[in-house]
Amino acid sequence: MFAARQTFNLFQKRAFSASASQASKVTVLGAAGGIGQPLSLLLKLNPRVSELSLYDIRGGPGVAADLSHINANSTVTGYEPNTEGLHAALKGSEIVLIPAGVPRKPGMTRDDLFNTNASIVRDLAKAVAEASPEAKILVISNPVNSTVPIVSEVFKARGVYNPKRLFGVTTLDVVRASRFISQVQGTDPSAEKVPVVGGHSGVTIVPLLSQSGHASLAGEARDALVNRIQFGGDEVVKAKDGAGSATLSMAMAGARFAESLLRAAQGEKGVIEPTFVDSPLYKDQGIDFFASRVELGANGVEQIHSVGEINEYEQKLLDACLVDLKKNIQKGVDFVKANP
Ligand SMILES: NC(=O)C1=CN([C@@H]2O[C@H](COP(=O)(O)OP(=O)(O)OC[C@H]3O[C@@H](n4cnc5c(N)ncnc54)[C@H](O)[C@@H]3O)[C@@H](O)[C@H]2O)C=CC1
Ligand SMILES: O=C([O-])CC(=O)C(=O)O
Repeated sequence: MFAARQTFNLFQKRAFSASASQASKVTVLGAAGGIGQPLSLLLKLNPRVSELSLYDIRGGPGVAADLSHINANSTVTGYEPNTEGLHAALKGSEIVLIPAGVPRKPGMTRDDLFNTNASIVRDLAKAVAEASPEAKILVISNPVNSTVPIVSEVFKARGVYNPKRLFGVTTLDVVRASRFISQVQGTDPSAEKVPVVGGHSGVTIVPLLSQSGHASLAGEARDALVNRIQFGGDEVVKAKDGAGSATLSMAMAGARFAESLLRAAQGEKGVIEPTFVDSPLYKDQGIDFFASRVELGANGVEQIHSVGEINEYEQKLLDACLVDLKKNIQKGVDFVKANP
């Protein structure tokens, strides 16, 4: 009962009048993959989406045909895996979600995916810059700390970069944080709010337990929880044993983020999500992207919240985060410079 209620909370405030008058084309690049399929399913179930556009280098039309039988009003189109198909999929999109690329296998870090995924994301970003430069882009493909700067460099090179419309999806980190803390404290996970800042890999993931309802958590229990939040992705990679990484929980997290953007675009105020964006917070230290709580508006980023008050323990986590994050971001920027 409880789980079912939580799932439908994804699309809680249905704002039928607003969504009925507002057409929202949402495109998924990598739609036939482990994340792409359940993500597309959740988007098909979202009444705010009027047109669902699916692209993959294999299998897009099949997934679209399947989803198109669901009795929801939106149209679903799968596009052929070629340049024309990609551009047609993108044209007129309000939101483009990118879960295209390879996932980890046991023993790999997210950074180990860079060599394969950097060029996939670069090429898709080029197509978005040409076919739908106004779209809000949600980058899921790992390593997010580097793939988001790749998209920004591609857009800058074409003179179409708008930092308000580029998002690295870090929602899964706060989804996990609220679930994991609820397991330790015996609470309702849907009521738990744990800010997670920084980036999306290992020590760049910085949970701020002092700002949760459990600030007094200390010692080994706190250390174990922080470690589990930072390395939650590894748990799934290990359990899947070579068959990939988180897909279903990621689909839920991606659908939640897209829903938040649509709510904000349709006039709702005070919509806040954690996300990895072009951020002023640590630019003085040469770090151009950072995940923190971001208020969303009609044009994308409305207001970037600072990390707020943190304790000494969290400051140490943040210091370690910034060292790695800087390198990860630079790697993405350098890649596009060397391989435009
Ligand atoms: N941001 C986050 O929190 C998370 C990110 N991820 C990342 O998401 C990515 C996808 O993961 P999965 O869906 O499990 O992988 P998958 O291998 O199951 O699916 C990837 C899909 O991308 C497609 N693809 C590859 N190149 C493409 C291109 N040029 N254009 C369009 N489609 C293309 C493939 O055909 C495949 O269907 C991985 O990089 C993974 O690390 C995974 C979980 C969480
Ligand atoms: O761990 C991975 O490789 C996939 C991912 O980003 C996550 O589950 O957070």
